[in-house]
Amino acid sequence: MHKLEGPELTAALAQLSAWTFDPQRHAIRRALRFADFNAAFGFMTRVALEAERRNHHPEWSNVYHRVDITLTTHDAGGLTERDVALARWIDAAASAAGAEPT
Ligand SMILES: C[C@H](O)[C@H](O)[C@H]1CNC2=NC(N)=NC(=O)C2=N1
Repeated sequence: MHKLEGPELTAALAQLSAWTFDPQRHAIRRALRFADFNAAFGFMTRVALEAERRNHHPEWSNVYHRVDITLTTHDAGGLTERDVALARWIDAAASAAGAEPT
């Protein structure tokens, strides 16, 4: 799994419009807001189980109805296809859980 750079990175980011690239961490971030804590934590539970299936885990924090997620690949020292794929999975799960557009 290699770190995405140059045109590969640009192409990946173009598909992830809800995410912000952090050049410092070579990571992508997304802030999510749900109806309430129950919805937020239910979403986190589903993401956690999928992360375990993929052996690829988010860095995240939760305050009541908000979930902030950072994705990067520690083993590669930056963003890889694993992050892109998990971000797309997260986008679908967030929509299904009624996440509000931020
Ligand atoms: C041994 C290594 O920690 C594992 O292969 C997995 C666990 N989950 C992981 N998650 C993330 N985000 N990056 C990794 O490099 C990673 N490695």
